[in-house]
Amino acid sequence: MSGLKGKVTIPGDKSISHRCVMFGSIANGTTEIHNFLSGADCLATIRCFSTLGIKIETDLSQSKVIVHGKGLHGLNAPSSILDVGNSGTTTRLISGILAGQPFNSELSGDESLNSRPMKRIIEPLTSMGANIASVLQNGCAPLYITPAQLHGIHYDSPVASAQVKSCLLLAGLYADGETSVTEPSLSRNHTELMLREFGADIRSTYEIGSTKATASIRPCTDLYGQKITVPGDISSAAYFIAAGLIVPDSEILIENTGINPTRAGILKVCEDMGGDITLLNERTEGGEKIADILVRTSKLHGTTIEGDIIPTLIDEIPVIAVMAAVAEGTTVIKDAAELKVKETDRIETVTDNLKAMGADVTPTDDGMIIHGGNPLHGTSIHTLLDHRIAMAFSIAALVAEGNTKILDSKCVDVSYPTFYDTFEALL
Ligand SMILES: O=C(O)C1=C[C@@H](OP(=O)(O)O)[C@@H](O)[C@H](O)C1
Ligand SMILES: C=C(OP(=O)(O)O)C(=O)O
Repeated sequence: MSGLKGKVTIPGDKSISHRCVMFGSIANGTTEIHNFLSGADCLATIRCFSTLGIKIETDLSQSKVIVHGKGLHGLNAPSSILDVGNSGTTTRLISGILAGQPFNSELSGDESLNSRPMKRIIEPLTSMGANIASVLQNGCAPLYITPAQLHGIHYDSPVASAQVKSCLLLAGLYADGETSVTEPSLSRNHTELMLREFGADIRSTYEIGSTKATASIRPCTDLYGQKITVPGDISSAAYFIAAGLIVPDSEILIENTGINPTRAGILKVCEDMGGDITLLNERTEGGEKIADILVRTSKLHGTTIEGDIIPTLIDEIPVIAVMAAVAEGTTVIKDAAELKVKETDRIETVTDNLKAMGADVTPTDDGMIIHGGNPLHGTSIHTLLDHRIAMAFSIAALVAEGNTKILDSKCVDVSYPTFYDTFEALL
């Protein structure tokens, strides 16, 4: 395949797009969102808050959304089950808000979503006094939530999960005291950064000499609508970073991408693997760091990825694994057991599909070991409807001998509906 050359503009960040709609809905006044991601997951968040009585105007051709917030106590009882689709972020964050409401609600998603673990929020929310139950009593959605007075707690989370942290911080807006969450290493901090902009009394602290991080929130009377331009999603940029590095004779400029350090672990890994990446035009908007990323073809070598960098690149591991399969030498990915509870068990879906393409890869309990350098060959990729698997293996296809067929490739709509348009424009 000849080199990929050109500029790519990445759609808005999924995590930030979700949060703009959620926080805008419970703020006073209007929240105007530009560069909103119209992926199916964020549309599920819009759908849920519309069902809760919030007027949300969308002009998706312009990636613009206006949320007419009704304040912390302005949501209406839903007239139907809240459909969270495929989105773990929608499910866990909205549950924190719903736990503090004076009405009953039920939420449910697709088959993948309804098999993902929700005990991680049910247990700490219950400690706060919430009434939240797994309808099938299997620790998963559908979830049923009924009114309760919430109390502030301190929660020592066993997992570094921004969804757990954000769920509890949002419930903390409705509690009668301070709520704090300590996580073993810092997960993405968009909730902390954005809620502060909306006027919440929220703080973050780090333990000196440890990777532990604590975020705490006190209840407040009002949040205030904001004007937000969502940065490009580094998790979507990751596919073009990988393509630029592994396809011979490539040079790609990826514009306007969020490089918040709690998200940008992939940049450090690429550097450790010998990747030629330059950050240009670095700036900060709305508390979020942004840059243009220039990527050039590089001779990659293996590395070890473990410890507190893992939460900063968790969604990028499928495409990092593809880079590792192409690199010379061995890459070891550890401490990433969270991969098992994403849209699919991503240790299994990544290693099965890489093996099918001829890579030398072994799954482990908390990651995988990849001996890079085997030539990859085309095959049918079983995405199991996981958007990140479809995109990661579309990049692998660029360097594979023969044709690769991505089954159910439409699942990219979850986080990156224009992925294949951008991909084809570069070819
Ligand atoms: O808070 C968020 O927006 C997200 C947090 C991460 O999940 P966990 O918190 O479960 O690690 C990530 O995998 C997901 O894509 C988005
Ligand atoms: C894990 C992901 O999202 P969510 O947890 O919101 O479904 C993802 O986008 O890779």
